[in-house]
Amino acid sequence: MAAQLVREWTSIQQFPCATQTKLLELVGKLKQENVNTLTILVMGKGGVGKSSTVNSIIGERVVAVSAFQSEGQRPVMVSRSRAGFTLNIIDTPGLIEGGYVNDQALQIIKRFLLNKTIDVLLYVDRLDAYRVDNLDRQVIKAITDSFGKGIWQRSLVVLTHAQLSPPDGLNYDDFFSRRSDALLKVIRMGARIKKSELKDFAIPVVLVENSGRCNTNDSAEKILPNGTSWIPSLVETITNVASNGSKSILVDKKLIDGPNPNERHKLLIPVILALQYLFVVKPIQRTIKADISREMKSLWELRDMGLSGNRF
Ligand SMILES: Nc1nc2c(ncn2[C@@H]2O[C@H](COP(=O)(O)OP(=O)(O)OP(=O)(O)O)[C@@H](O)[C@H]2O)c(=O)[nH]1
Repeated sequence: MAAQLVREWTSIQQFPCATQTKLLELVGKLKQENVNTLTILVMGKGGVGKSSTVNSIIGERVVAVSAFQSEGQRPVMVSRSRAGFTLNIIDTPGLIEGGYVNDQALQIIKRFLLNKTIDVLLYVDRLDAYRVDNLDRQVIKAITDSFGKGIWQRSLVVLTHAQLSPPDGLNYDDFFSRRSDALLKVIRMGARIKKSELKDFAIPVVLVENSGRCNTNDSAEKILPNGTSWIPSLVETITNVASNGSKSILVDKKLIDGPNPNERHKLLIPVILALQYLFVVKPIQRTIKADISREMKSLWELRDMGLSGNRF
């Protein structure tokens, strides 16, 4: 594999001082926990703001952004280092084409990720979408089938276009919680997360406004409608997910070529059935056969065999 070009993260200086300070604090916290590299995978449907979010985090236009859904795009990894810490962000093409999950795009993404370890998944969608549908579920299922259900323990949902005015005079917070609840529900369905597992799969939802017209505070930081400066808030949530104790996902050959990681245990089913046949079904059959042959013997035969007890 060709060595990845890691550049110094100089564009961090493009952020206002307050944002820079918070980002460097977060990097310092990770390093204290012995996390010196963080690899973030960015996935979602087309045109939802994946590339724009990558550019916002890095602080420069490192990947192309298009108002129209781009075709035939390949994954791109951007690496930046700062004070002995390396941040890798992998931008991926949209997963939907012609109303279906684009399996070919998914295969290309998987091969690109070979031998890489995913520390955090950013699942990106738009805040200003008004419903979820089967397509969302298909995308979630495709991600789960590719990397295993465990990837959702390392994920956060990122909702772009956060500077929206909710329709019909709806309150912003109500609109946000409805949208995030609907998406989280679809993720739980697509990833087959059971009710009993909800505690282990607490997926945070973070708001993002990538537009150049994003409001700013007195320190020139980009803010959400509630005044939160969103870049440090997004990076803080990423670091929380990275340190939540669950396992990062190593994309090895087995994961790429092997069976669906969620169905790996299903391979044991024939073995379990064979063992059941040998150690449960067979002995029962033997007992039944012995019983039958005993019943078919006449009483005098049983008496001669000493099996009739004292009753005869
Ligand atoms: N207003 C606003 N526009 C955004 C935001 N994020 C992205 N956009 C715009 O949405 C369009 C698509 O953005 P991209 O970042 O290219 O989306 P993508 O998900 O990477 O798209 P594909 O690579 O085609 O899958 C562009 O015109 C962006 O300028 C946001 O938070 N607010």
